[in-house]
Amino acid sequence: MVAPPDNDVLWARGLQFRHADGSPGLSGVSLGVREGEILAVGGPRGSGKTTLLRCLAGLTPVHGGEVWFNSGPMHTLGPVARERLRRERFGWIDPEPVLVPELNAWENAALPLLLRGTDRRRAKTAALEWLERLDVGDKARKHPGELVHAERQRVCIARALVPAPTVLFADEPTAPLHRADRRHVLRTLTTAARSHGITVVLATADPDTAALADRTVSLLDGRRVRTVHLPPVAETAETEGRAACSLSA
Ligand SMILES: Nc1ncnc2c1ncn2[C@@H]1O[C@H](COP(=O)(O)OP(=O)(O)OP(=O)(O)O)[C@@H](O)[C@H]1O
Repeated sequence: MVAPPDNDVLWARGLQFRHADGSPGLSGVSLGVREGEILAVGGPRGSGKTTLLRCLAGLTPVHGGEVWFNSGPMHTLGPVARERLRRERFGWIDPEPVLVPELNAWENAALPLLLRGTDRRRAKTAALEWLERLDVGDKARKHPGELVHAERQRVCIARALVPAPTVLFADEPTAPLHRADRRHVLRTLTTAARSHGITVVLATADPDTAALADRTVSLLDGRRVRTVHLPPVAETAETEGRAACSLSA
């Protein structure tokens, strides 16, 4: 095993993953994520973005290859150590909002701090600050059932940011939001990440979302590819879909 470069907070080499039904998920993906970087993982539907994020976050054990976090191997950790690492250092945002229905919005957002034993008053203050920044401060006492879908997703994003994770994994985080809301929420997320030194790995098929990242790596059929942007051409049946194409790296 060769240790990764020092300035990579996450480093993966030759990742292999097969789904339970035998279908290929990742075939030899390698990448490094620098500390404080906002990295977009792009690619069409089904290209393996979610699978890659899950492997990097230690949610899914890889079947081959290596994943390193802060110069320590993650792929050799057992489930308990991986779970502890995830709880203490990583944040995760799903494309669909999942909240605890019995807790109100601020309690949901404060949950990671409360589970760590942070004093309730401090946890509440931190949660309220984030709910405010994400424009749902006035919904702090509402329960998930009283919120619309987009508000629930904002609460999930606040919950992921509240503990200031070292790495935040965001899988299509603005998918449930209207187009007009997406930019604001993404800007809040990326600005917060930059000001708190949080590294972000963001899966997205949306070029507007990827444009807010420092760098994009693209996947196709579970492999890393190089994205080449061709100059715009006149719209004809022949040239349709030529705005960008991907080449195997
Ligand atoms: N549990 C599973 N069992 C079998 N195949 C799966 C499973 N999950 C995903 N796949 C398949 O693996 C491939 C990669 O899926 P993945 O969700 O990682 O891609 P994605 O790029 O995130 O796609 P999307 O944008 O649709 O979320 C797809 O072909 C998908 O159908």
